[in-house]
Amino acid sequence: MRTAIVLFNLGGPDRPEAVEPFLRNLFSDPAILRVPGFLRSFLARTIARRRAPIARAVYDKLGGGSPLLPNTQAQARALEAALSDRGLDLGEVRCFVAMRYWNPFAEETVREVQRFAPDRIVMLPLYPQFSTTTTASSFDDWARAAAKAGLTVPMLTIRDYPTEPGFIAAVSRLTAERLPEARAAGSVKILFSAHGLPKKIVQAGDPYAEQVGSSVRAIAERLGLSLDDYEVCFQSRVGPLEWIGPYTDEEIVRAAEARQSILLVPVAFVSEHSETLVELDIEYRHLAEKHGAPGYVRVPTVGTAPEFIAGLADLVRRAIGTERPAVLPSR
Ligand SMILES: C=CC1=C(C)c2cc3[nH]c(cc4nc(cc5[nH]c(cc1n2)c(C)c5CCC(=O)O)C(CCC(=O)O)=C4C)c(C)c3C=C
Ligand SMILES: [Fe+2]
Ligand SMILES: [Fe+2]
Repeated sequence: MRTAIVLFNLGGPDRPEAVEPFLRNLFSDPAILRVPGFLRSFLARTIARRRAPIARAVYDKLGGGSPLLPNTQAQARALEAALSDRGLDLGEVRCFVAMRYWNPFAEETVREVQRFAPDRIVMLPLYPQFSTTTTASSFDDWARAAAKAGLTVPMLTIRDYPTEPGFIAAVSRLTAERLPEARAAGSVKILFSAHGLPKKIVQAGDPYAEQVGSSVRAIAERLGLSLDDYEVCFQSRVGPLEWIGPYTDEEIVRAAEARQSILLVPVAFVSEHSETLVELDIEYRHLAEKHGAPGYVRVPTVGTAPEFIAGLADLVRRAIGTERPAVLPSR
């Protein structure tokens, strides 16, 4: 039995010249830019051209490109190791990566998966919280590429896992580890920050914001936090639409002006990239300092944290129905 696990993520430009075409791909996605097709391709070009210099300046701070792919590949290798470690008879397991807006695109990964010739495929989004703009868009993209290439192997999907115990344990531990450093600077406000979404996408029924709330409640419960210890907020808004709030930058200013030390916890990103390494670590730190925050500590994303990877392995085993009961039956 051979199992292919496909890890889905957004993708990021790998060099400065890739920034504009990457943005064009992103804004050409009907899940992102919800306007009729003929308008979308025109708008995508225009918005991408306009945003490219801003985005290039961001990626310049990371050496010209996004570290998202190498970080996702590290998660793929860690998950392969975790699944082969368990002594379970899963047969041969291999993890692949498919990105939505930059290399490796679904089309290329479908060909790689075909060469592996699996008996089944497990689709695993690296988005704990489901959104039509991320998970659904990636699944649709994969289905299109698979149909085009004639890949007909059974596909099992993991749709979301906002309160998966390994994910929650990993974020909670990383948060607890950084808490003393934030506390040393004063009384602490914990800001759980997720990538935002335009309000109208949430109003159309996207469950992402609600699932972000579930993740945060599970982490807060595990850490024994009370309601005034923390806030859920949303970062990275782009474009002229109204996005869901509260906005992370406004919450940072509020806490800073109240002279609270800020502990910033990413809850929707599971690896490091421009939104954490530049937006959170450079731009928002600067904002916090400018408004007088006595401390600003950013919790790392879960990456290859063992609890998180073990949680992903559990999700995979459950999807293929080979999980062992936690307690063996007594007879
Ligand atoms: C939970 C994750 C994400 C959601 C939801 C999401 C929605 C969303 N994003 C944009 C526009 C942009 N996103 C950009 C970068 C980016 N977005 C995510 C994740 C989610 N996006 C990640 C992980 C990254 C980083 C990629 C990397 O650096 O490797 C960008 C490009 C950077 C920039 O110009 O700021 C844009 C643009 C929209 C419009 C949207 C929902 C409609
Ligand atoms: Fe985004
Ligand atoms: Fe951003």
